[in-house]
Amino acid sequence: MGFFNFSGFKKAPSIDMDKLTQGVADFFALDTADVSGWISVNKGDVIVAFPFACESKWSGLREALNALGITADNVQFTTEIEAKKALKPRVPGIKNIIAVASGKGGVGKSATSVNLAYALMQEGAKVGILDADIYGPSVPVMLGNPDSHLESDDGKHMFPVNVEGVYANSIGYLVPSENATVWRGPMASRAFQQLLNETRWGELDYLIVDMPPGTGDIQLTLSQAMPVTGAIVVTTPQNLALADAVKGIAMFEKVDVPVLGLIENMSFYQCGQCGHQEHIFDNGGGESLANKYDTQLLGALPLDTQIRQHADAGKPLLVREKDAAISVEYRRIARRLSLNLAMLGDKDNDNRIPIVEKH
Ligand SMILES: Nc1ncnc2c1ncn2[C@@H]1O[C@H](COP(=O)(O)OP(=O)(O)OP(=O)(O)O)[C@@H](O)[C@H]1O
Repeated sequence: MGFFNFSGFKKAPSIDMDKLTQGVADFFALDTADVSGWISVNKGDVIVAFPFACESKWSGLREALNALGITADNVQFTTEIEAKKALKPRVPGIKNIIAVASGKGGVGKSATSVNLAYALMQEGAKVGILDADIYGPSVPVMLGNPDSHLESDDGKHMFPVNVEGVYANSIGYLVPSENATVWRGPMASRAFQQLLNETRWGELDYLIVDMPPGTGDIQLTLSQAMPVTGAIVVTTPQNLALADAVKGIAMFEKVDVPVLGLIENMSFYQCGQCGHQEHIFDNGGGESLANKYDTQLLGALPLDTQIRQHADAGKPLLVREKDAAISVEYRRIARRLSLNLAMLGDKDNDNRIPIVEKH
């Protein structure tokens, strides 16, 4: 026995770090250079800190690593989402603001925003949703609490509502919707700023902002009024909707907000009986639009009764039907979105959207 007793110290990890890095990179179809910064050793523990929300993939990754001979039981996985660059100072506590926009009304932007918020949460992120659709707030209905009122501890700040783990605020909780519909642009914009800045959001990885439909002055003003880190455009496959989605992409480009991707909603009809998929409007419009404008089609969601029923009944689909195929698809879209955001560089000219996830 020597002078020191080392028995209280952990042994250095017997893990081949190069192999681990390669294994993680391969699993997510990324380069080793992309993932090497995620891996560290702390007091004998090997830690992989994912900068994007992907918790549902962790068990599959462990298996893949085990198959490579890496005893992944000795590797800890955590989620550490970084705050990305925005053109305005960050709202304290909120790491990233993601604006969800659409060129046209009624394409399912609010339903998509709500479902993505839960999908990101289920993948391990802390998530809030802000209903910026001042003129037609639908988030309270979709969360099943249209009659809720907000609490305040000082008569100035508001506590968001917490529905099954997602924090939310909406003008719908503050004034009857008929009052807001007559507001002019500046008033709507002031109300929005108040909802954003005077809500006690706590610590959030992502705040999803459900924008008002369209690409006019009010949408432009709101985009500039908040420190957005990235945007998503929701569209349906009809030509007219796609043409309006282009305006959405152009709007964000104008205000220097990176577009993280497109989502094609009501993309096809899937027969509840036989599973046959029918592309009622055209097929492939979202994909070719994404290619043309150098962004990514994050996913295509069907026209589906489950989506409508849960949204309209205020029962979050992803919580109530966690394992349904459609919930799995929302989580896949959420991981892509989150990865795209994590891969944004800090500089304007360093925005690389990665290729498609393999799993
Ligand atoms: N994929 C879908 N399948 C079936 N119904 C859907 C789907 N997406 C949305 N819906 C339904 O379509 C209606 C409109 O959706 P939603 O309110 O999300 O649209 P929106 O684009 O936010 O509209 P607006 O911007 O005009 O407020 C809702 O009843 C919603 O439940």
